[in-house]
Amino acid sequence: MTAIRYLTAGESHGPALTVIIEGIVAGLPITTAYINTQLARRQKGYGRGGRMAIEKDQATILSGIRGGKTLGSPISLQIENRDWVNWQEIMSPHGDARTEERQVTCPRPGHADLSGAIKYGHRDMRNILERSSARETAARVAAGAVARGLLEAVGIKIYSHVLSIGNATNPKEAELYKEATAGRVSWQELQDKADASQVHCSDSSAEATMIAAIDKAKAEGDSLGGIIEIAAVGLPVGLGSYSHDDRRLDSQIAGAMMSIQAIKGVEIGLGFESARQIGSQVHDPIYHKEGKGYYRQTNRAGGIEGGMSNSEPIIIRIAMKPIPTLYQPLDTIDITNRQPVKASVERSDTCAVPAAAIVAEAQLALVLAQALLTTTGGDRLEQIQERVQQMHKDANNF
Ligand SMILES: Cc1cc2nc3c(=O)[nH]c(=O)nc-3n(C[C@H](O)[C@H](O)[C@H](O)COP(=O)(O)O)c2cc1C
Ligand SMILES: C=C(O[C@@H]1CC(C(=O)O)=C[C@@H](OP(=O)(O)O)[C@H]1O)C(=O)O
Repeated sequence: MTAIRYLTAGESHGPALTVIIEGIVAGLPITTAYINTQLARRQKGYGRGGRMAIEKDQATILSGIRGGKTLGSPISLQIENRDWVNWQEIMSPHGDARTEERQVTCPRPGHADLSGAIKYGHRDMRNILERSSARETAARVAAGAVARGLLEAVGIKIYSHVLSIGNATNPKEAELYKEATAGRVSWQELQDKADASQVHCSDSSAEATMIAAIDKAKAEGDSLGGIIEIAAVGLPVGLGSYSHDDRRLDSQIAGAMMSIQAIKGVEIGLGFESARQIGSQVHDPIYHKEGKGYYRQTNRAGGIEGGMSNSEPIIIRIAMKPIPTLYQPLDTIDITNRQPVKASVERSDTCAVPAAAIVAEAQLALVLAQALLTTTGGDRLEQIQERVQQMHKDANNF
């Protein structure tokens, strides 16, 4: 049994998204305003399509929280799909659904349409896209907000920023999180800049080129992906373990990141670059100072050694492929007659990299909260806080 379980449900154009989170300790302050702040961050970003103008994601708390604090019982949250009113006859769960309308029969290369249709035996691929759509990530961000609240209560914070969109790259790409790790730049300052940016980029000089790249792709009926960097700061030594494959923190993080729609690559620390370097350029020498305890002057490992947090910031990079729905569609086959056609065009984003950054923050929060509760045990927030303080003390005094 894992410490925390969560389960999301809901179609993109159904009435609502739902998530149940089970295993969160009692006494954690959580408000709808806190969850809604995260939901609103996920809705932002230059390059999104018409849907974001319709939705205004807000969580309704249905259980597990009373008087602004968790009870220790399962937390259920619901997010209404405002677009439902435009789809209710077509998406109705009842026998009167107008299923013959808005059918999708020309699968989009790069989306789940064709393999999902063959797998589940649906001739109308709407039945696939409704759940394969990244609309579902709103529910994950709501669950992630609860996990994030728990982490913040023990001094762990999560940040993210966009490094590139297509070929448009933040020129300070390699530096910003290194500077923050070294204490020369404030993490919060970087996050505030990213949150204020239309492309979630913490260096304003890169914003215009990223926006221009999105405009160009849009004008050409094309789409773009990009690279995102995510960090977690304030961890004690020893979340995760080397002792078994499924306890490794890096494997849990990689799995969680790859579970996000359209994410195709994950790096931790130096990542792929470490394979090109010699050992002495890759591993972080260990030092010790009274009061500070053990520390490193570099963080090429990205905060994880042997599947465990080593107390340095956890640094992750993820690669998102371009959006599969193209307004200049690619070749495909109409499954009704197997004739070559152009792929279906559903209303679509041109680029959703800034939104995916917020989803990645939420996934990291869920993994870290899971690892935290697995290590500390406990039923009440104070127990977790005491245990984490003790972990910090133990590491300092070791
Ligand atoms: C936040 C977000 C928004 C997305 N918006 C769209 C979209 O508007 N149109 C689209 O075709 N794909 C969109 N995608 C990507 C698809 O969901 C994704 O490519 C699809 O699930 C297949 O990817 P996979 O092969 O990684 O599963 C979005 C992904 C994310 C994370
Ligand atoms: C709805 C969201 O993203 C959707 C993800 C998505 C896809 O195929 O993944 C397709 C689009 O759906 P629609 O056709 O309804 O516009 C996006 O808008 C959201 O992020 O909340």
